[in-house]
Amino acid sequence: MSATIIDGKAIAETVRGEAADRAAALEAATGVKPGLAVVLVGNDPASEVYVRNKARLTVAAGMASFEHKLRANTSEADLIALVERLNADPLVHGILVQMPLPGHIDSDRVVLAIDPAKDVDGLTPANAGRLVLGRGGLVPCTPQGCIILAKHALGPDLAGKEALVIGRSILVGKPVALLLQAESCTVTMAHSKTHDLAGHCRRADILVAAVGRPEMVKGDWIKPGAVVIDVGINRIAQEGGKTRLVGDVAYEEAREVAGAITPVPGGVGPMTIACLLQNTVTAAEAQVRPGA
Ligand SMILES: Nc1nc(=O)c2c([nH]1)NC[C@@H]1CN(c3ccc(C(=O)N[C@@H](CCC(=O)O)C(=O)O)cc3)C=[N+]21
Repeated sequence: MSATIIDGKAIAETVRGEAADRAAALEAATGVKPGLAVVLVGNDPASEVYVRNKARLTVAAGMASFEHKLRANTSEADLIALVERLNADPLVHGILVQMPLPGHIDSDRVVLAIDPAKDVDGLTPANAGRLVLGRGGLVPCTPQGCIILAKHALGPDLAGKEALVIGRSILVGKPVALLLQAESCTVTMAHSKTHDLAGHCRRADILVAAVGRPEMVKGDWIKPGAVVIDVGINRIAQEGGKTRLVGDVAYEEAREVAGAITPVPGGVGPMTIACLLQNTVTAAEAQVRPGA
């Protein structure tokens, strides 16, 4: 049996279309165009590509894009001052500070400076707390994308499924586990200290791999028919000096066993940006009509 390939690119296009429709409706009703500010510190080539893609797709969805590129040696105080200006800017409804930040900057302090109402990454303690409590708020983009992709494979009802999340990062592992729990899955979180990871994987109906280790999850770890959501985006060296993107799952092996699987690229990555645009509209709606 060969797995269904979950087409993240096509699904993301649909989600971006919904964001564009909502943005247009908000602008027609209130005159306010949702705006997203992306802040990049330093010149990591991969980050520059992501930031450029975000800006292009933001504009394509009828929203305003504000790019702030700061030198790698920017001080923490200057970065926080920029965040505070963006907090106060009425044209900006969403703020994303691209991670990771250079080592001399404390990313916790930077995230704390972001107005939770504009925190489209869902990283501030206020939004993370609301997610834990199940009280709405802005939800991190990649985890939202994972749930949408899982529902494409399994239908809208995930209740009772065994879900395994590998990785416990603040941006992906922890929030995706909470979202799966909210969908009434039985959730296990695995990480670098987990014993018998392969055994845990073999019980999972939904496997979310978010560790950042190229092709770590092997084909024979996967339960036949399982849905595999691969969050990893690892650039590995190839012969001839070229690089290639691979996920955290050994894709060619896994697709022989899984029921459905997300490819890398073209799986979770495009969904992250689509959900970022959705969050920006959600944030703009709430800022324009507080309490609505
Ligand atoms: N505050 C913050 N929020 C983030 O959401 C965030 C971040 N920092 N730092 C970096 C990671 C990475 N990230 C990606 C988004 C889209 C693709 C994406 O669209 N990937 C495409 C193309 C990949 C390629 O060709 O390079 C794909 O997978 O098909 C990838 C990676 C968001 N991140």
